Amino acid sequence: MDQTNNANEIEITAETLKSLLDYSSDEIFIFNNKRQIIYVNGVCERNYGLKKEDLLGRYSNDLFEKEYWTPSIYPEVYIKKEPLSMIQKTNTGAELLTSAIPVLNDDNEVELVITTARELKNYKTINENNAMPEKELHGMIAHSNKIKNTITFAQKVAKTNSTVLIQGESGTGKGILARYIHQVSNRKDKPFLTINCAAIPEKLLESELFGYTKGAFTGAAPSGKTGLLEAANNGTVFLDEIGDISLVLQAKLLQVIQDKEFIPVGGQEKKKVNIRFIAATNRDLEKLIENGEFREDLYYRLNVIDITLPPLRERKEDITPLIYHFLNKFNKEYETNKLISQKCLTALTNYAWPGNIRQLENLIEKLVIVSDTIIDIHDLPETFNKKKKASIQLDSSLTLDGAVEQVKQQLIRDSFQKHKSSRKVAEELQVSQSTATRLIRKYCGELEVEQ
Ligand SMILES: Nc1ncnc2c1ncn2[C@@H]1O[C@H](COP(=O)(O)OP(=O)(O)OP(=O)(O)O)[C@@H](O)[C@H]1O
Repeated sequence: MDQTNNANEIEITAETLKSLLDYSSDEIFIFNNKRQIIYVNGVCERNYGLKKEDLLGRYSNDLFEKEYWTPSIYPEVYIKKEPLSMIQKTNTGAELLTSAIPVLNDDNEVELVITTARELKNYKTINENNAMPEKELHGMIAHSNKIKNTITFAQKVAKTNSTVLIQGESGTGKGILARYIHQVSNRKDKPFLTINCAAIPEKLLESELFGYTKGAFTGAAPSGKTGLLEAANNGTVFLDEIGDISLVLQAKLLQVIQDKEFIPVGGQEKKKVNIRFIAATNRDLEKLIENGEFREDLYYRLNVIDITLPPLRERKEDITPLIYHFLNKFNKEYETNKLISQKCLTALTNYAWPGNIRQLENLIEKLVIVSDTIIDIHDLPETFNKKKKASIQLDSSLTLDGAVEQVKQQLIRDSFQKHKSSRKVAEELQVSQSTATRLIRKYCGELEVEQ
């Protein structure tokens, strides 16, 4: 320090400076070029309920995905390389005005990001805000109310021994929820075993489940084999794809669930077990019952507690946190540092995700591998950029006039079925309302026209 300066100025060491910063009422974070926290002052405890040591070294994506703050200022600041400000909410309910300033190196790359955040409103307690503490979620992302309610319900159910049936489309998280129920149950220190009923042939499934005695069948291990049910004693057995097991096995399974006992293949003696069963399926069990493919009594045994996981398109609030969750996961796995653009996030949020979270996970993995530093809209498969167009099947024997008539009819019927209003049909198909009304009368005679 220049000795000729003001005589009252004292020399401040880095340590003193750090402790002085803890007196600040504003929160201060410093992130490195990998978006990892390298400095934070003591205000973090007030805003997030986390100590400095809980935050140092963590990635901004990781914290955003765990809902410590929403939305996140960081992706944009690293991409745009210019100062930004926004209002963020924290997990404790604090509302912050956050400003982030990037510090660039000689190659114009972001070296550090310094953020300061000032509280706008008083914060509430975690419970009041209905935020779920990270530790309780066991890696499950739960942002939408639909999934938060499901998890709260699962937590209550976990404390009982009741059989649970989890239904939902493929990839909605039935497997991860089953494991979660086990992890928050009193059986958490005992085994959790999964049996994929669709993947194992019937004969094998029986011996896998119940085990067999020595010499039970040709090719069997000479000393016999302990079955999964016995191995899972006092724990949880997850019967995945339960809709795919044969009627014969359904009868045997029903007995185990009812009586908590079974006889190994080739054996005489009953074995007692204490098991919690969780079953899952993406098939419509009631339809299978109607078709005689699933036993009604087993259905009621399994369905003591019924949880239905909604498809991802019905809980769009989960899409962005899940994207960051997977981005984080695959960036670590492939030792990359990929970012995602806002446009890309919007396109992914608007997509219908027929394969749900599994499809999203697979796509993010692929994008992390193949895209440049910033994952952008042009990296997405074509389906994400195109609006879905209805395809019309034409009868090949039609004349030109006949084909035109058929296309007209189909367009009018589809539009009217969707909107139920001649005004909206007119808007969508760019015709006058009177033309729309006339065509609806002509082609949708059985349906009532709303003006
Ligand atoms: N809420 C969530 N948070 C984080 N990851 C999730 C969540 N839900 C699902 N996943 C992940 O998505 C993938 C698919 O989930 P899971 O296998 O549990 O689905 P599923 O419904 O059992 O699928 P299927 O019917 O095809 O067996 C898994 O990798 C899982 O970890």
